[in-house]
Amino acid sequence: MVKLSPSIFGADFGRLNEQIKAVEDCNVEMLHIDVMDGNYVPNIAFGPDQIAMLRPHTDLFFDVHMMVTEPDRYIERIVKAGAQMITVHAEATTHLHRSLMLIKSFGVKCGVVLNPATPPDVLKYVLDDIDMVLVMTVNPGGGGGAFNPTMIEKVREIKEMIGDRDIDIQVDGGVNADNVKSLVDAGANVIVAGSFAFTGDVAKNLDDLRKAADA
Ligand SMILES: O=C(CO)[C@@H](O)[C@H](O)COP(=O)(O)O
Repeated sequence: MVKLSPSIFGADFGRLNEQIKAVEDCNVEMLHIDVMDGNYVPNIAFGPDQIAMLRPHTDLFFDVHMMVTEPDRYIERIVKAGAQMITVHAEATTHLHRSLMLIKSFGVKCGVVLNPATPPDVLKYVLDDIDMVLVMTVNPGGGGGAFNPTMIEKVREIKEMIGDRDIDIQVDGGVNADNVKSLVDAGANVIVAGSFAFTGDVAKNLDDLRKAADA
């Protein structure tokens, strides 16, 4: 079963409540929240205080993607803000395993994010510790980027590495109703969409995305 995780970064922040309600009404499985520190990625977005402000407004599962240098510094605050899943970039933490253990120590699900140029090998010795792998299908740090089709093969490779372990494969960046099926066929089962989800009619976009993913 494919799970949808619309990326709030793509929403109209002047109508945030309304946009969250719109994705809730589509029965999405998660809400993807991007934390950007202006260092690991050039952009700045959403810190723990903003996540905490969102928390009382929705029961959606908070899937938090940390684009942060040395994320351990903020993990406890992100958990306290209401995250239920935290993913960290393999490239952004000095001690990947330690970061994952820190997330798990709070009883929260954890995952590893790989930039397009990062090979999957880095996952090999943490596969038994993680709940999800996030394959970036654009370079991180912004919305509306062009989908990198080379990542389809990478998803396939990761799916094979995972074997029968219970690990989700999430894809993020430039995902839309035209390319989602190729990612699902390769093994992705959690779909992030920012600009595709929030441009125009949210209900129609998410319906199109789910239908294309499940086709
Ligand atoms: O993590 C990121 C960007 O780094 C995302 O979650 C974006 O919000 C995706 O936006 P689209 O590429 O779908 O517009």
